[in-house]
Amino acid sequence: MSEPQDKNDRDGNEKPPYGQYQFDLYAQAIIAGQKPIVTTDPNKLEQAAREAMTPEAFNYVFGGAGEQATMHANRLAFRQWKLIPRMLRPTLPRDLSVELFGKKYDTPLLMAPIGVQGAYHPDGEKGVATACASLNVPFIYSTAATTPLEDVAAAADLSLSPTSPSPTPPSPTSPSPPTTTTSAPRWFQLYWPLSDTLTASLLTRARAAGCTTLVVTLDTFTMAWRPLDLDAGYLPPVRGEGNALGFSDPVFRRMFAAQSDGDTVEDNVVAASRAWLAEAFSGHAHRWEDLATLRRLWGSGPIVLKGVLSVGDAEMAVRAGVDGIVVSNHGGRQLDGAVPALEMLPEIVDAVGGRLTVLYDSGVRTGADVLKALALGAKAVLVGRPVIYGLGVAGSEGARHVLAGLLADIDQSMGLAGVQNVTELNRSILRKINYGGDVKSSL
Ligand SMILES: Cc1cc2nc3c(=O)[nH]c(=O)nc-3n(C[C@H](O)[C@H](O)[C@H](O)COP(=O)(O)O)c2cc1C
Ligand SMILES: O=C(O)C(=O)c1ccccc1
Repeated sequence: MSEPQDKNDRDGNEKPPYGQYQFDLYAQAIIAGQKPIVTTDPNKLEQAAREAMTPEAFNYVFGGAGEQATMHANRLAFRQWKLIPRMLRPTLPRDLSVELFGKKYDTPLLMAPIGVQGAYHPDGEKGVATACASLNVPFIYSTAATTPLEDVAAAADLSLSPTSPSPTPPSPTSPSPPTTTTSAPRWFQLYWPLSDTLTASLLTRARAAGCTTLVVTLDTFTMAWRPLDLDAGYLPPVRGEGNALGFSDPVFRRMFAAQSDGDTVEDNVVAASRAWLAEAFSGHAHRWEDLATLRRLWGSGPIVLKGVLSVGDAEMAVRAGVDGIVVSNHGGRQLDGAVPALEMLPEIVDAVGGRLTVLYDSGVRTGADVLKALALGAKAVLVGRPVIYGLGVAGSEGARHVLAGLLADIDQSMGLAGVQNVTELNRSILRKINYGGDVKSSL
């Protein structure tokens, strides 16, 4: 017999019943005979997406760099850590909330910035952002999106609006119905252009669209050697896919017109794509001292550096005065042979965790994975591919199902581990065991 779940958290706020989702799925099966819209098995999700998506799109999402050694190592690194559950302790009401940069979030989960979402399903970024909004999970908008930022933000906010949009345009004499005041949580991920003027324009738009935190991705100033995409001849931004932010940007449009005899972006998408790639993926890394420019352009809001894998760079991040880092190897899509991100997490947390906020991504697939990363000191965790697989299989609803399932799994796993609040997760619940072998044999 379980104790009744308190509807409110410690601060008296109504708490979303994340763990309820699994019982909803059982109830749906009994009452309506309905199976989940997308598999709940993380190991079957990939196959379901493979069957639903075009081969090019699936391989683009699924693939890693090189021989995918780092991508697989990310999973092995999670398998090496095991949880030590505690019994007969209070675990309800569960509180998944975390505080990041002075702001409270309902859960420790964020949607990783993923480019080109319109290539995986027509619901694209609007579909994923709406799914995130319904669960109060921050959506991190990628610089490589297929939909302009302002449209994604409006769709997410509208989905939260208590009043549905009026089917007829408001008459000029009657006041228009109140527009929504609710804003879905969102962050902005920057692929950092060479031009400061262009960067300033993107950041101004991000702030105006309600993005509270700037995530600067450091590990992808050029694309890695990715055999699956090379063999298929498929790199979306080269074909004009995933350039919507740049193509809708007034500064980029002026720059392009000036260098192409007045052509607009629409007149010559191939040349415009080349010009955009030359700005955002030029092959030239910026330098640590350039972060002062970003600070000036972004203002006082939080700045997070994504793609940090060493204690040395984490120390540099502290010195540069940024607010956070994401320990990440880009899901094994950039430097193949790079260390699994989880392997580096504890020592990075030990070195800088008291001075900036350490977040984590790469290889997170289950609730247990999230617990492990949090116990190793991450304050929150980004998830990437699984949500995109959900999107590919069943659009926005599929993405929502994957996120809701992961949140339920986090919630239930915390309870089973004997933990009530995220703040209780620490290394005392972990044991590192090296079984050797590959991902499949160490299942
Ligand atoms: C298809 C795809 C596109 C991505 N696009 C971006 C991007 O535009 N910006 C970015 O910072 N990271 C991007 N990433 C990396 C993710 O933000 C994240 O680091 C990674 O997916 C985490 O690993 P996981 O997929 O194993 O969860 C992309 C990843 C994938 C799979
Ligand atoms: O594929 C990626 O990992 C990525 O970050 C990206 C970069 C540019 C366009 C689309 C995705």
